[in-house]
Amino acid sequence: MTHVIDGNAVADEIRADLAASIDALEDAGVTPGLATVLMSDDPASETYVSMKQRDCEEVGIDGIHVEIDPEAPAEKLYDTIDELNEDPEVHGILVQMPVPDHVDEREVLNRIDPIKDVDGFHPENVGKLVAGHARYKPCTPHGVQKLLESADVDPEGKDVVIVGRSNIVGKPLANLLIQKTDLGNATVTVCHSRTDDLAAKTRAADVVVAACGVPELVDGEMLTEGTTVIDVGVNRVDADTEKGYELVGDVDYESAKEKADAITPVPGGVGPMTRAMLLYNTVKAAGLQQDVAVELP
Ligand SMILES: Nc1nc(=O)c2c([nH]1)NC[C@@H]1CN(c3ccc(C(=O)N[C@@H](CCC(=O)O)C(=O)O)cc3)C=[N+]21
Repeated sequence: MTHVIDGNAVADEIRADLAASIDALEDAGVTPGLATVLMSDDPASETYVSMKQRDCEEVGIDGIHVEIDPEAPAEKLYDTIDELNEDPEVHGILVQMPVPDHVDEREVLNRIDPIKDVDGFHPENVGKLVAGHARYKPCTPHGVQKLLESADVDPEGKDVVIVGRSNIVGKPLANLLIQKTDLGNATVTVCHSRTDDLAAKTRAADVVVAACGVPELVDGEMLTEGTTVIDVGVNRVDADTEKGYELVGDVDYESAKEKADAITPVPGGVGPMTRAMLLYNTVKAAGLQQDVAVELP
């Protein structure tokens, strides 16, 4: 039987552990604070940000939400970041991506104080991660590691094929998985839209991570019996449902499940873990900034 990896359950466990870390911070007089900034009217972005705010409330993190008119000048967002950088009650800042075209995404990432960069996207934090001493592991790659751990799949010595080379998932995940640490020591191949014979690569893998943003690209035909399949995709595709869309991953779930030993569903797989690891980084950020030692799950 294929093991369906329950991301909601693993995220719940992490949140419960984080609640204990937050209690310890409270005893030291510190309430972790997370600011989310949304400069978009995309319904998916709005949903994700409101979920992040709800998560904060659930575990005892102070959530601050700032909305900026997507038509406003870029300076408005840059000034907001400067203010949040200066605010001692804010330990983490997340600017929801994507930002409008007239905003320079790199300027946004560079502008966030690296100690408050709970996404782990600032070049200083990227550098630390690549050098093997991550301060904030990016939330989705970290969540993937925790899901593998929960399914008893130790990456050590395994052939992992990542489909996707983004700065937020593919590249940092490849870096984490090759490190000489727990949940590392894998042999990683990073595939992308120019990869020759993708199916030959995925068929040779022990673990396939799909993170390319193409609905249902990876199917059962591309997998060998016994593979672990992690689906990072969250694509809204038009469908005849109440909401007018359905969520599908980058994996064709039904056919992949026939081959996989373990597989993550969409929804309920990687998505909830991304949010849980954001809370994790926020708790870590509060501890670092307030000089309180916190135990993390
Ligand atoms: N600065 C920044 N940081 C991010 O981490 C970031 C971002 N920008 N921009 C967009 C992506 C996407 N992302 C998701 C997080 C959770 C779910 C999630 O919880 N999904 C649920 C279902 C959600 C639903 O029902 O629509 C699930 O898969 O079960 C999805 C997607 C974070 N992102």
